[in-house]
Amino acid sequence: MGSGQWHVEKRSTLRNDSFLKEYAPVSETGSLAIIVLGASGDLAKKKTFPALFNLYHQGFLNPDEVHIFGYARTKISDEDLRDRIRGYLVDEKNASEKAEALSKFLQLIKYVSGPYDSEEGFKRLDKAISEHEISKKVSEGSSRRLFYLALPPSVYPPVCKMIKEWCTNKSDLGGWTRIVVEKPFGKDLESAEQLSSQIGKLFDEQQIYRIDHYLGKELVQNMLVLRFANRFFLPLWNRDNIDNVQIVFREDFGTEGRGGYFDEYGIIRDIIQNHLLQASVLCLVAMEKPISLKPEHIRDEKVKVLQSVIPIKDEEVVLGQYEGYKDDPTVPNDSNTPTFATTILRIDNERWEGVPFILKAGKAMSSKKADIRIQFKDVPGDIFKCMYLEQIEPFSHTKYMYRYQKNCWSKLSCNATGQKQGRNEFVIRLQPSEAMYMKLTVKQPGLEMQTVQSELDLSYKQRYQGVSIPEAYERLILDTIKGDQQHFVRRDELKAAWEIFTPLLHRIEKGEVKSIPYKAGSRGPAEADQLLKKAGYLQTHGYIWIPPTL
Ligand SMILES: NC(=O)C1=CN([C@@H]2O[C@H](COP(=O)(O)OP(=O)(O)OC[C@H]3O[C@@H](n4cnc5c(N)ncnc54)[C@H](OP(=O)(O)O)[C@@H]3O)[C@@H](O)[C@H]2O)C=CC1
Ligand SMILES: O=C1O[C@H](COP(=O)(O)O)[C@@H](O)[C@H](O)[C@H]1O
Repeated sequence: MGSGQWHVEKRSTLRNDSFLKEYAPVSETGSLAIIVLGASGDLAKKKTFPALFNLYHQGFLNPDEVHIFGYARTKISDEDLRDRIRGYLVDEKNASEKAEALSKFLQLIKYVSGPYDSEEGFKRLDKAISEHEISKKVSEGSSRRLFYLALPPSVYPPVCKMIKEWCTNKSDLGGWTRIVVEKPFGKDLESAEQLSSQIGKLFDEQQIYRIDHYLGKELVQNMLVLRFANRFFLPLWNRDNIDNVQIVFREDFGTEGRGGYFDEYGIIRDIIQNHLLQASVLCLVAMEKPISLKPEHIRDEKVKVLQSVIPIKDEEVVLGQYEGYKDDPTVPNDSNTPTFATTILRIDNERWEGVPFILKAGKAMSSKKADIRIQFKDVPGDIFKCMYLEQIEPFSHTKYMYRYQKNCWSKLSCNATGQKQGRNEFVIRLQPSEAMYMKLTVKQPGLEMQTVQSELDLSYKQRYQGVSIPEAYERLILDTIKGDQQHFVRRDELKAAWEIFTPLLHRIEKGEVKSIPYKAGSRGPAEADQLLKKAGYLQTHGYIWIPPTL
């Protein structure tokens, strides 16, 4: 492999030995049972099993140790489950190359059918796991059991109870039992706390992995390094220099058959409260430097940021619902559920007072992307300052802008639209086309002294050619096996996140904050752009970053 290349197989080589000794969990071996509950469902086939297959294919799951169990109510055979998921594990391009691994992987999968709230099914599940462990000659208590709940949260309490009673590792001889739970973890502060208490009575916090797959995305994982390993960000990363921060998620498709689920939750619970805020993005942008890289130290800092967020004001919220959303027969005709939301969060601490954090998410939008946009303040005493053309007759028909200085107009930095120059921005594109770029003003090459917007660009496809960026679920499942909780949501973090959004969510449910209709395939309600402007965001006109091609 050439220089500058790395693969997921080499992840550990990114960390030096002293780091490994101090922070990484001890390596674990022995029988490993991975149990996917809700194996018949959408998440299991689209994300969980493909991630397991990729880990297996890359050598992270030892075929001599691992066995995979699917569990759900649907009455199907082992072979039926294999047939259901087969098509999601490989694609046309790599099918022949992966054929052998695929067939061996599928043979590791066994299916057990049973209800989620009665002992009969879980006893059978335990028997199947134990048989596998016995076949591997594992002494009782030293095996590893990972339960992945790819299930609606409503069944978490009975399922956790059944696991605890019938399926945990029988004694502590170096083995473990861990459970992975999906979002949405609750619907508001009260229900989340109730769920946390129910599960907390059964399992220790160290056994519970609240997964938010945004925490497994490459550029989200890069945030800590970026912020704390680069000197030039340190003095700039504060209210003195940053005007506003935008964290944006857009999808160019609607709820697509998930209308029933979605209508109960809405875009704030589906995306903003978890992916954009609690788990990942806002916390990582705004947190202080942790005292070390230990997972608990990092999570302590995230909680502090969340606890510093002040209550959201209704006038700093715009909700939208795309036209056609209610055509889904599972969505009520009078639904006020937002499929789009822009909300401004304000962090009341020394670093961020006065800086709006604009969180924006929408379904059925004009494009698909997720990014973090940090916009810096205007340059003080800007000698290149532009004026709008309308203000400077009689030159209004030209493309140029002029500055009035020392009793004369001089031609200045102009862009094609004749608008004011843009501010510096640092953009982290999470997806698609992972990249980081800095928008800055430079001299337009040529004889004239004109300025132009350009960028310093680190586009991953170009910089890391031939590198395959691992899927978020792959990394996170691997972390659960290693016992690394850094990229999982701690109970107090979750509570703090719900504290921020619960009052707003309740007002929406009471119809006190209304969703504005917007056209599918658009930018969302125009009111959202007006809110952005009011918050201080200044759009750079006539400039678009285009991901470089090879
Ligand atoms: N799908 C996705 O893209 C994502 C999903 N998630 C989360 O992952 C979890 C699973 O999602 P997903 O796979 O889409 O869900 P599904 O609706 O596909 O449900 C998964 C399985 O759970 C069982 N199930 C469904 N409804 C009920 C019910 N009311 N009571 C008991 N069992 C039920 C069904 O299995 P059976 O009837 O055979 O028992 C079903 O196959 C959810 O918490 C979801 O929010 C998170 C991120 C993305
Ligand atoms: O959790 C969810 O995430 C997906 C978007 O995930 P991505 O990795 O494709 O960006 C979203 O479509 C879904 O509604 C939500 O539940």
